[in-house]
Amino acid sequence: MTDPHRAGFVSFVGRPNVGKSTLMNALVGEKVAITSPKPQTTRRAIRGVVHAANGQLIIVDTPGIHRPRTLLGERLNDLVAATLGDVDVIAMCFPADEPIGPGDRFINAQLDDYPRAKKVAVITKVDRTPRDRVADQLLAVSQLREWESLVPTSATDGIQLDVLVSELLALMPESPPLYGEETTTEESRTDRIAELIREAALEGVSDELPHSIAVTVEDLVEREDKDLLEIYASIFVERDSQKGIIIGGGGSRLKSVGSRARRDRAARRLPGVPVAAREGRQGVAARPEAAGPPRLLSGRADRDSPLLR
Ligand SMILES: Nc1nc2c(ncn2[C@@H]2O[C@H](COP(=O)(O)OP(=O)(O)OP(=O)(O)O)[C@@H](O)[C@H]2O)c(=O)[nH]1
Repeated sequence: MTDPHRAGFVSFVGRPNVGKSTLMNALVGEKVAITSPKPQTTRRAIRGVVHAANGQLIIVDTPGIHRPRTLLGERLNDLVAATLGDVDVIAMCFPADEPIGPGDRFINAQLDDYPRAKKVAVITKVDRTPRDRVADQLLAVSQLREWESLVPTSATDGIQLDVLVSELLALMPESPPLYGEETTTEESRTDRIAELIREAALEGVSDELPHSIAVTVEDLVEREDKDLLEIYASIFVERDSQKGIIIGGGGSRLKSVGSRARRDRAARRLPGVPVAAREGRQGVAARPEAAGPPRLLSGRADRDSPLLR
């Protein structure tokens, strides 16, 4: 039996200069799906997506946890709290070559406020640290809490990054891919639109369908006769029983998903002409050539999936 596909959200935390950005960039590598931060209501800024054979890691940026000294600091901490409250895994970074200090202890203590997220420790910069010091650091970090996993890495030398990815993936929920593998930075408009539709579809049902839905934008058609962008998208759910939740009685929820996504798109001034999703019979999931109701499908939504054709 093959391993189930997993996908979920991870945030890297740690005091300044511990190597978070370097690590995130190394993990995302050339497979950057989204480079620009996306304004989002629940997921905050997405740094990038790591595509692996059996899963996807969506790396979410946080502005950094710190002791608030100013109102701005408090606001930033609120933002951090909203983000960390929503991720599947929090990966805390510790440099191999510096002793654990009060800053690390403060952040580690804050992680208790996010019980939903699994906690992983990442030891960074092992390339420039003698082995015995790395071993001491592993011991010291392991005494801070019961980590789900503890991984020594070097982002600059590419040491154990594959191990980190597989450890993180193993902690993610089973889920179809949440972002299309074919997405590139140039297509970030499509990503953003898909994310808006996803948010709209999850509105009010997030407990029932936490990571179970994926949205792919199939086509964008700029209407010649009107100042309109028609969006054709498919919503994928994992189980048949979830279709009804998304569609709603008589298609009512699906219709409101379309309206909400349009409203949010206008509010966020996403690039492109003003949008109106053609509602087909039931809103967001119709394609130009599709006769009949929107395709609301079960199963994996990867590029090779016949579900996408
Ligand atoms: N030798 C070595 N240096 C590293 C590694 N990772 C990061 N660095 C260096 O450590 C410094 C800090 O790295 P950043 O990635 O900016 O750290 P950060 O945690 O994102 O810092 P803030 O943005 O201040 O929170 C930089 O000079 C990096 O080049 C590594 O694996 N090995």
